Amino acid sequence: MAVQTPSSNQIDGKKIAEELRARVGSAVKSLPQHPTLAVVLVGDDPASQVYVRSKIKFTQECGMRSVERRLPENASQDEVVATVRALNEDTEIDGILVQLPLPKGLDSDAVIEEIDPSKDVDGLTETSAGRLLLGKTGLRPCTPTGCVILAKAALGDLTGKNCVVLGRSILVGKPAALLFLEQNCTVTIAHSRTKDLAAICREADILVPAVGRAEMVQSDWIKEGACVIDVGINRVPNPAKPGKTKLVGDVDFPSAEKVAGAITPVPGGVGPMTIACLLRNTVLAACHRRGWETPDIIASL
Ligand SMILES: Nc1nc2c(c(=O)[nH]1)N[C@@H](CN(C=O)c1ccc(C(=O)N[C@@H](CCC(=O)O)C(=O)O)cc1)CN2
Repeated sequence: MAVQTPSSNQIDGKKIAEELRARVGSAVKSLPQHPTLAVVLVGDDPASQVYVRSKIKFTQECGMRSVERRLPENASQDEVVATVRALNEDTEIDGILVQLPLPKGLDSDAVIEEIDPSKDVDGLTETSAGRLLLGKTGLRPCTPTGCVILAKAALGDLTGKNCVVLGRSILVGKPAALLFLEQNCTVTIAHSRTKDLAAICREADILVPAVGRAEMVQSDWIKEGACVIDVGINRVPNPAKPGKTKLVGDVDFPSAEKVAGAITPVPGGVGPMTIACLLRNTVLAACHRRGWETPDIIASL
């Protein structure tokens, strides 16, 4: 059987995430006490259950404690808010995340806003978002941080690079744009109403598609040699296995990898970095809350 090896321009997100988790593990060993992450899962969404399991597994592998709060699909807004408030009050808890999406009928923005900003390891509260906008220190959203780490792994210093972020969501697009700006990139945010999307994307030294549309970005949208960080995770029918599905990104990978200088695959690109960055944030939150010095090994990206 032929063994598939990643082509040389592939950015190996799995390996880079593994290295970051190892650094987080070393950082934890140097702390006076083990940080604790609390994960809130509401309902039975199968993908959310998988992500939460991974978050808990890797938290423990890094030497941290995790607590899980599960609520039923029909939990009320008040019950979810009460769960978050109890975790805010618990001095043993360093980080809180509410797995998204929440079931229909719940107001996720209001739930997220209940999280004590000092424990906001997803970096999604208004305080965290405001601090990012103002260029102040704080907890940064995980997927966008992962994108920056992957781009730096491929290109080194990002100063002066043209970065095009495709998508303007609160979870990824907007914070990613600000984080690339923080790296001294010249940033463009493009979206569904942008005129001549393909031409804008072709200007990018770093292209970050985050729209959730399977294989939308074709190779002729990509400048020769550009770095492509594909945030999309889309489940589509698998033509090779009728009745089954497969994961693809927002980029048509087979054609794009022939043009890109560096490109993340899906799976195995940005996804694993999301969890590794969450673990890093948990240590950062614990250090900040408890007045410990942040270990150098995880201090910078
Ligand atoms: N509270 C949050 N909710 C959600 C976030 C988030 O950052 N915070 N992001 C996504 C889901 N997510 C983490 O929660 C996540 C998505 C994907 C992966 C990942 O490693 N994906 C693998 C493929 C996994 C598979 O086979 O399905 C990959 O890309 O290689 C990790 C975490 C929405 N909700």
